Amino acid sequence: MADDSARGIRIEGLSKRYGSGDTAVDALRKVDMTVAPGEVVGLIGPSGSGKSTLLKCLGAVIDPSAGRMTLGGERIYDDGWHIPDLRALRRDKIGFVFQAPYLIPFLDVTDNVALPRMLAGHGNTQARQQAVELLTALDVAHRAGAMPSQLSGGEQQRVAIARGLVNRPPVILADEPTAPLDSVRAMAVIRILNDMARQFQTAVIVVTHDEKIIPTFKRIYHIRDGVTYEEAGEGRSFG
Ligand SMILES: Nc1ncnc2c1ncn2[C@@H]1O[C@H](COP(=O)(O)OP(=O)(O)OP(=O)(O)O)[C@@H](O)[C@H]1O
Repeated sequence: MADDSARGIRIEGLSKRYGSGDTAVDALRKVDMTVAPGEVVGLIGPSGSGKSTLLKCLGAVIDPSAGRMTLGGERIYDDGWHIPDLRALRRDKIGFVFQAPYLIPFLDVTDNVALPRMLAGHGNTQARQQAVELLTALDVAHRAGAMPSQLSGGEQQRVAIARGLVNRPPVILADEPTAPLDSVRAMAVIRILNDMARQFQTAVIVVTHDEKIIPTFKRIYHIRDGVTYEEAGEGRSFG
């Protein structure tokens, strides 16, 4: 395996134009980006710079206009989608972690985490068992039988991370995952993402404005007007 980035995330020359003619917006302009398996990178940029557009393209939520994307060793886009089932791609290859945990209020913690596994065709007992293993790794197994409304904000976010990991995706896309948290909880979430990335060899992109966590990234991509450039970060806390 000479080229590790082929198994993580590789984006080459990715462009996205919204609309056409005079009102067209070039939200991404030939973006290049790589994230190795086990690596957590930050994606930082001002409002309107293209962060959400990049995550949505990677997450197969919107169609790019041109370029290439490889996720977990599979070329998924090459001036057009290369795979027939985008829903299966989202379910099996990508874990999403959002600012709001979006837990299902009428399912307990275990079932919230197990649900994506069940939807991927695994039996309920096995899915629940895997959910509990992840909840244990994330130090929230003692809340396995609780309902989401009974959890603290930090616990809810850890459950959401467990849910994002339950199908063992090669890629996690995290959009402002620490925004609602105080600094102790924010650092805990970032530590967990780093630990999980290492343990499961997941490639993680964290979009953030959160000054508290920016120093934790070893590599940071800045984005401005749809153009990215890379900076070596400090990686202080987790280096
Ligand atoms: N559906 C759309 N139609 C047209 N233009 C869009 C659409 N979505 C986003 N844009 C434009 O694309 C550019 C990038 O937007 P994007 O939402 O990716 O930025 P962002 O960095 O995520 O911003 P924020 O931090 O405010 O969420 C902006 O100029 C935005 O106005």
